[in-house]
Amino acid sequence: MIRLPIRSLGINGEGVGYYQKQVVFVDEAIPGEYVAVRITEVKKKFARGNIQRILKRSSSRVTAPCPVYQECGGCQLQHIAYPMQLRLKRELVEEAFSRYTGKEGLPIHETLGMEEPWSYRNKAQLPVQKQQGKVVMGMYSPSSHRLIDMKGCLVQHPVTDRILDIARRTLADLSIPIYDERKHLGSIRHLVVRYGFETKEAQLVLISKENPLPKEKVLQQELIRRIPELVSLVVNHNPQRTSLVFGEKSRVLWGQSTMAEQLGDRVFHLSAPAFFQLNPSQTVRLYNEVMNAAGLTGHETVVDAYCGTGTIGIWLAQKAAKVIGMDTIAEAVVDARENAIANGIDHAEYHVGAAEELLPRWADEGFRPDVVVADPPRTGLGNAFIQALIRTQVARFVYVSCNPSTLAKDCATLVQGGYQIRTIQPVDMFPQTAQVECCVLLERVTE
Ligand SMILES: C[S@@+](CC[C@H](N)C(=O)[O-])C[C@H]1O[C@@H](n2cnc3c(N)ncnc32)[C@H](O)[C@@H]1O
Repeated sequence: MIRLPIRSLGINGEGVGYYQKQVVFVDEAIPGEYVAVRITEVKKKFARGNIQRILKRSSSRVTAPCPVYQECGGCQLQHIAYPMQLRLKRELVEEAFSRYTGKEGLPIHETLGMEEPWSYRNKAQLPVQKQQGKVVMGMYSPSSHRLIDMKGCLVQHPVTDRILDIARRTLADLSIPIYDERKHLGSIRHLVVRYGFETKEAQLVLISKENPLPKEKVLQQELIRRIPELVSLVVNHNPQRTSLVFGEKSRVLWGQSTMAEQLGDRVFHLSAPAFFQLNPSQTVRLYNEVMNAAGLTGHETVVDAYCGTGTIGIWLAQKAAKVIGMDTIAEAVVDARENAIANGIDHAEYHVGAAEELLPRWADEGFRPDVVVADPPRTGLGNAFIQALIRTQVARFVYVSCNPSTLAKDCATLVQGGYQIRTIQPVDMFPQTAQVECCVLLERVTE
């Protein structure tokens, strides 16, 4: 057993301490605490351990309210009071920027948090298994494929929880074959529910190895009868041995292909495979940050790269001369076009394709946008995209990211390419977890 002070938060929510200059990740330890630790794993560059005793306790330590907090792994910070979570998230961002840019004292604002940091998620995507004759649905326990049977989740909206539970019981009542990962047999693999907080509309996606589903008609009728909020019932066919949730093809079983959600006074129609932010009230705050950072006057051409269903571009469109979006998911691009029309916007266009291919190609053809906004997946921007920004000398670049490490790394490349980081605004889209979203404004330095 060793004793050590906890200096900071790790990217997975663990406490980080040092023992004889070696990094030690300690589960559920809080920065500022002094702990006795049992080492469970030693690697070349780091070690892991569990708290045996807390020798100096953080005043921000609280009892995690979720009964499966330790087993589930979905949340990592429920044992830390919310104001401290927000401070630690800002520190995570600061740490990433100082590591990659070598700069201290960057303009990183306080994390924008929620007043009520629970029940905020509008989408649940849960694997289903059969365990001892029971249909079980939940999260995988950390680093395993064992499901923790969940009866509800404190960060999910209660309607989402209820719909999932009804769907699970319906599968059990009708003895629909559940997918067995080891044997690659059975049908239903995942249940995905998305719920509109404002519209009260729900979409249920049954991810299935088999297509059509066993007892498809009766299953459809029962789900419609039991779930009043349902407007869209979709089957996604995923016949592969894969850890990817969605397969390539979706089919509407009943109702519409999309469900709607409203953010502020804009309405968005969402197809099953399309990305949409998980926390609607914080999304409005994030998009308002993007609007401020973009600094539009009504005359600019704006690129909304990695546009999903077109949300950010549509948010900005009222102050832009033109919006051009792109995304790799064809269904999302169709949604984006329809969403622009539904919101009375006729100066937006959307393209299917990879941002790191389209922007460089357009740049070579002479395209010069005034403002580029990018909201890529966790992996960050492709190098070709960054080089196209630098080459075209885009005056303002607004970078939205849910991964401080790739964000800071990409920003460091942009700084070397002639950009200056003006503001970094962390936004808490995922309370109780170690994730943090940021909106960063970079401006081209002109001599
Ligand atoms: C974090 S989401 C952001 C979506 C949207 N901006 C929003 O706020 O809802 C990232 C999006 O990037 C898309 N995507 C992934 N790789 C891409 C690529 N190489 N080029 C363009 N879009 C991509 C995904 O389909 C997804 O819609």
